Amino acid sequence: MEELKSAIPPSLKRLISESTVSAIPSTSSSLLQFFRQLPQFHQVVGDLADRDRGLCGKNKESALEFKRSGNDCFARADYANALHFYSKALRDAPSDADVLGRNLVSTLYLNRATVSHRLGLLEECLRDCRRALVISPHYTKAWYRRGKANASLGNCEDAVRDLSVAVNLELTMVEKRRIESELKLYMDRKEERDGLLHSASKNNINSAAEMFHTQLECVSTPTKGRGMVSVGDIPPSSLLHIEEPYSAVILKHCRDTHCHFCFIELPADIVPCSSCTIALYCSEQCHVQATGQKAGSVSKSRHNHISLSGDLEKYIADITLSDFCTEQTEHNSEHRHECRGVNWPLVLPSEIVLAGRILMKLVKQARHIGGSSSVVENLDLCHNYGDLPSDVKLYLHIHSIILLYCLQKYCGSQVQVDGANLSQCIILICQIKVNSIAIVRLNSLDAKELVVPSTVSSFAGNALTSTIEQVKVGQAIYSAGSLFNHSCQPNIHAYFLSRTLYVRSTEYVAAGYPLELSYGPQVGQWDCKDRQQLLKNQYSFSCQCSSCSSINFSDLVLNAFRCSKPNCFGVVLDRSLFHDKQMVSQCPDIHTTCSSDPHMQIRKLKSEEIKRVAQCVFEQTDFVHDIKPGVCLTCGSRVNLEKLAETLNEATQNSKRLKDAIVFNQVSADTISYSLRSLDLLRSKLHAYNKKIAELEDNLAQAFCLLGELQHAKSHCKASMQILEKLYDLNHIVIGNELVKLASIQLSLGDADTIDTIKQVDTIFLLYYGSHADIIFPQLENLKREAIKLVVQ
Ligand SMILES: C[S@@+](CC[C@H](N)C(=O)[O-])C[C@H]1O[C@@H](n2cnc3c(N)ncnc32)[C@H](O)[C@@H]1O
Repeated sequence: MEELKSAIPPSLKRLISESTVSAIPSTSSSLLQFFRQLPQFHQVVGDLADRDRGLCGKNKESALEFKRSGNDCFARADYANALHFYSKALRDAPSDADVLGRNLVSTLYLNRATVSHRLGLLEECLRDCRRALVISPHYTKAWYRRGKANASLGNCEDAVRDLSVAVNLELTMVEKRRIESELKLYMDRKEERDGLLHSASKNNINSAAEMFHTQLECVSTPTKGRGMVSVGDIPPSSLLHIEEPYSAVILKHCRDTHCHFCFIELPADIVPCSSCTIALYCSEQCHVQATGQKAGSVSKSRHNHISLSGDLEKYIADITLSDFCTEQTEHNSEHRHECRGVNWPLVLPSEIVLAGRILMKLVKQARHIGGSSSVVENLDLCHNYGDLPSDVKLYLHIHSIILLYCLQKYCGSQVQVDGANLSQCIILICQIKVNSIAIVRLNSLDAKELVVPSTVSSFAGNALTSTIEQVKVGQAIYSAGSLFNHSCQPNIHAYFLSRTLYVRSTEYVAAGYPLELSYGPQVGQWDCKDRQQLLKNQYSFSCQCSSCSSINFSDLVLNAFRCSKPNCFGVVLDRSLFHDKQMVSQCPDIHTTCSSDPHMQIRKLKSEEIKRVAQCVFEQTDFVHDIKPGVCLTCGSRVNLEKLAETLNEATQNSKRLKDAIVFNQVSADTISYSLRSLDLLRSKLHAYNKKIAELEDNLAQAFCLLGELQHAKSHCKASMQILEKLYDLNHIVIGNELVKLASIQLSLGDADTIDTIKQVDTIFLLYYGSHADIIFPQLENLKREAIKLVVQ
């Protein structure tokens, strides 16, 4: 791609970098013309779109190689690696080929089922047995393995029937007798138990019933384009919006870990795409929805020489012939055009692959791009082509030409590569850049390992703090969801159950007040300047939210220093807070706004904080003119910022070292002692609510946990929280996540305060996730259960 870019003549590059929206058809046509006569371009497109050069196609030889590796691992009882290799073999094995090819796939499913059984993954084992049987309904070993897994699960009735089929199909006498004796054992044990398998349902909660009934309206705003407001007043934690994506794509770093359709974490028994080696799914349902095809083809062949009772024939048919996805009515098939063994879906950036998915959806609807409807009008989303930097405009031109070429290879004349269509494609990618939403999952580490020690002294230092991290797994366009604007102090929260977007209010919102979520940066996390920078870099707009238009407490202290004068607790800014000095004079008069503007009342707590800061910071100076880096805002003393940075350099390095030591589990007494010294230094030089102190306190808490010194861990965790509570609202989700850590430490200590901490966690999670809190964060239940045990003891 870089080679293509450097081949473009400077005059054409200039034309593209200076182009406005109306010029795109002409600039893209010129670039297309230039590329058409450029051999490197045809080389690039060939590498990306020709099937014979693709690396993503099925490959029987490599499947057999992985199968051999799996067998070797199995023989050595290395089951984890055996599972890994059989899954890799399944990814590579051609599934729709001849009988031999199908047999290879069913054998691999059975081998993986056997490994899963050894690993105690019984549901996974059952699912893989069934996959093998769908392909080869008279596969004796698969019936036998299924019977054993059902027996382990206590599904005696099914176990008896599976083994009965196996006995009947088995041809060798020795094996027949062995299975018969096992069958007899299960028949003796047989009780009438519920033999139904429970399959993990992802979205079975009735969210529609929980929807808060108010109408959301899209209105025009003075500074942010269109935006969403509510027609009525909204209480906190109301579920306001549910939406399926218009189109979605998995992010590259999650390709091997999350389902490419519903984005949940992949189970051990992944279902690979039947046509390429890239896409992986958590189930047949997701495979069908993404590709419109079934994962395994059903073989109609029968062993005619074996006669089975009518009962068993029916049982075989029930298990092997029923459709995996009868409940699905509509298939998105958004991966179908990609899984042709070609390279481009693997190589091009996720946003370009997403653009391809949207274009193909529209091709299906309009029969061809540029047909009855325009992509741009169809999506009705804003874009900012005119404001983009020149290198981004060039990127858009090059990638659009390549994408349309790749799509044309798949669907022929339905996709024309010309100036008009390129223009639509460029605007579509701009719309994706501005409007796509990251699908995020909460990953909770280790909470399930929590144990309450019977006595504190017997505790051997194996406590783990339960930490929650957010992982971006996908990128999606939600048509209505994209109309929510950003605020650095949002009043709504977006989250996902599989690929469905949910939006919930996190505070009381008065009728007509903007409903705004955070695109990433928030007050308390970064100061105004950093938030503005990030939004500019990622979304190309200057944030006009209320928190960026006036002073707030967090922005003042987050990166601030302590005043060097004894007994002065004033704030010393490390740099100018605002891009624009005007903002300072726009600082609202707290007294009047609070009482007269009902919308400000919802931020009463924050306003109170601001008032206090304003009082203590500004009472002795004319603050509008004196907010300068290096000057104490209370007494006006000067601090040498460069010297201070030098002094703190060592402490910052130690803080980083501690973080690395935690990641690599190499915390030693030395690392801790350097970090404690650094903490003292930071506390003596930085403002008491500087974020760096909170971070070091938090890392020290984790480090002490790893060493099993839980009392220290608890006090550092609390110290970190005390700062974060000043920087964020008390009910902010960041505080909820910190409280989870504290609760897990308290629990490990057998501390009675755990219950109170968990109640606080519960309140915050309920506010942000409502009835979905337990689904989003299942470990919460675990924490509650353990805490209750503690009280009962
Ligand atoms: C996802 S769209 C939101 C809907 C958009 N306002 C519209 O008219 O379609 C994001 C765009 O809205 C505008 N926007 C959203 N939040 C903003 C904010 N806090 N300040 C300024 N502009 C904002 C920016 O133009 C941004 O690129």
